[in-house]
Amino acid sequence: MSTTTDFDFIVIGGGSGGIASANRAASYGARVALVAEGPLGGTCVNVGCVPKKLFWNAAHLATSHELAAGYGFSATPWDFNWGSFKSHRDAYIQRLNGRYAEGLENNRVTLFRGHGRLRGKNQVSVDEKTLLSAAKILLATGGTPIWPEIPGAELGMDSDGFFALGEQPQRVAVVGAGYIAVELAGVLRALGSDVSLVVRRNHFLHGFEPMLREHLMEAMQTQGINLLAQRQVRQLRRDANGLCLDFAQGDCHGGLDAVLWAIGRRPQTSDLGLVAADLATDDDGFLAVDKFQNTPVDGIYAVGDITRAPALTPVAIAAGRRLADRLFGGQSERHLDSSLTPTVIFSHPPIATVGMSEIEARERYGDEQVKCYQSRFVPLLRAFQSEPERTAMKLVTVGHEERIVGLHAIGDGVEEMLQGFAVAIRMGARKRDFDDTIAIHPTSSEEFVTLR
Ligand SMILES: Cc1cc2nc3c(=O)[nH]c(=O)nc-3n(C[C@H](O)[C@H](O)[C@H](O)COP(=O)(O)OP(=O)(O)OC[C@H]3O[C@@H](n4cnc5c(N)ncnc54)[C@H](O)[C@@H]3O)c2cc1C
Repeated sequence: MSTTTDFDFIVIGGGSGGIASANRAASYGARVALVAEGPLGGTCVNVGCVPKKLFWNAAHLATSHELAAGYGFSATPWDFNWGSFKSHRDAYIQRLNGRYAEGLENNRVTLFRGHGRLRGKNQVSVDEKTLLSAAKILLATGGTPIWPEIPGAELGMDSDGFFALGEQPQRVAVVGAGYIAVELAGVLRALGSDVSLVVRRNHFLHGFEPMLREHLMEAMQTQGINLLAQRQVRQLRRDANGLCLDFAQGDCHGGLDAVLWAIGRRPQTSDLGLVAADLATDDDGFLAVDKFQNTPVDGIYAVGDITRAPALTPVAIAAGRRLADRLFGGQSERHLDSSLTPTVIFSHPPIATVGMSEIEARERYGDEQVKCYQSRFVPLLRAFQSEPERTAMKLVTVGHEERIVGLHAIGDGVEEMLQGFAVAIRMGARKRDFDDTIAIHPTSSEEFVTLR
């Protein structure tokens, strides 16, 4: 190994949290090293939010075309060219990779390409060739898709494999019940694939406000997504008709071109040299941190998907920046409060949600304290459809002041509505503050300030 190079701060992982923290620390004058394997930007930029949202945009355009017919446009279907879309998408992502590299260079962060591993509490090796040392080390190595441990699993693909596909699969089964499963199932269906969604229980999106998932389930079934509920996959095999899923329940689902495993993600902590620094993960591979991102070992910190914080890019970024503010910016109490984290699921239709579900609020505050307001309506955009997809909204309030503790919506445009409402709720908005706000008409978001 080469001689040790000394820094103030070493960050392992060039994804959302790691890059944000490295840049912020360097902006305070710290000497920062970033150790990164894989393309810069990590999951979000390369195999997560960005390619997913570009796919969602493509799917949105495809479905808008159906709507346009009602407005008098010609109903000739557009042809979607998967290959051309992919090459535009890949080129865009490459530009983003370049911008991240430029950003690091401009901030004077020293980039080491390779696998980082702890070599004690203050040292990190890069590909076992270079040794770096620093009093402060941040672990931000993110997560990776989980594969089922069943015969034939390798015949399927994970979300990384989905983004690498050169051609559109025509008959696809998506296995999983989380947001990635419903998002990718929705995208594929909107782009014309024949899609089944295989879930172990009766429904998907566990933990979300039930109104949202019930509405989405109805919409997906109307769109022609085949929901195979209460199915546990026992094996995947190939026969003369293509891929075939065998279920523990005894039946099977065959004739498939592709099977997408979207059954969760696990933190990438197994090859980080944690033992060398006296660190250990919990049984699921996560690192424990306190509200300041401190691990139990002094001088070693963790942010993002390797912690149990919500696995979202803005959460990883905010945690990474706040940590740097605290360690190098003189802001000793700076930390992330990830309660009231707003979230959008880019399903078809999209879901926007912040705060507690009605069930959570009733459990926390008791039935007498909780009052909910709901609405379900046809948005004006869909006025000319014979069977229009509806929009649904719900406010969860508590106490005599009716403080808003949850806001949930599903329907056209909600993905862009949520951010401002999340600010208001964070500031302690009450129902009457919403009522006192003049509506913007005609929009769907006005419904939130006119609910009775
Ligand atoms: C399909 C999909 C869609 C998503 N959509 C959204 C969305 O719409 N909105 C949203 O907010 N979030 C979304 N996410 C989640 C989001 O991508 C993650 O929460 C976020 O990227 C986590 O950031 P991170 O910094 O913890 O890790 P990552 O971004 O995963 O970065 C970790 C980096 O560390 C590198 N690395 C790992 N081990 C080492 C090592 N030992 N040495 C050097 N480098 C290493 C990895 O290669 C990777 O580049 C999505 C994720 C997926 C998979």
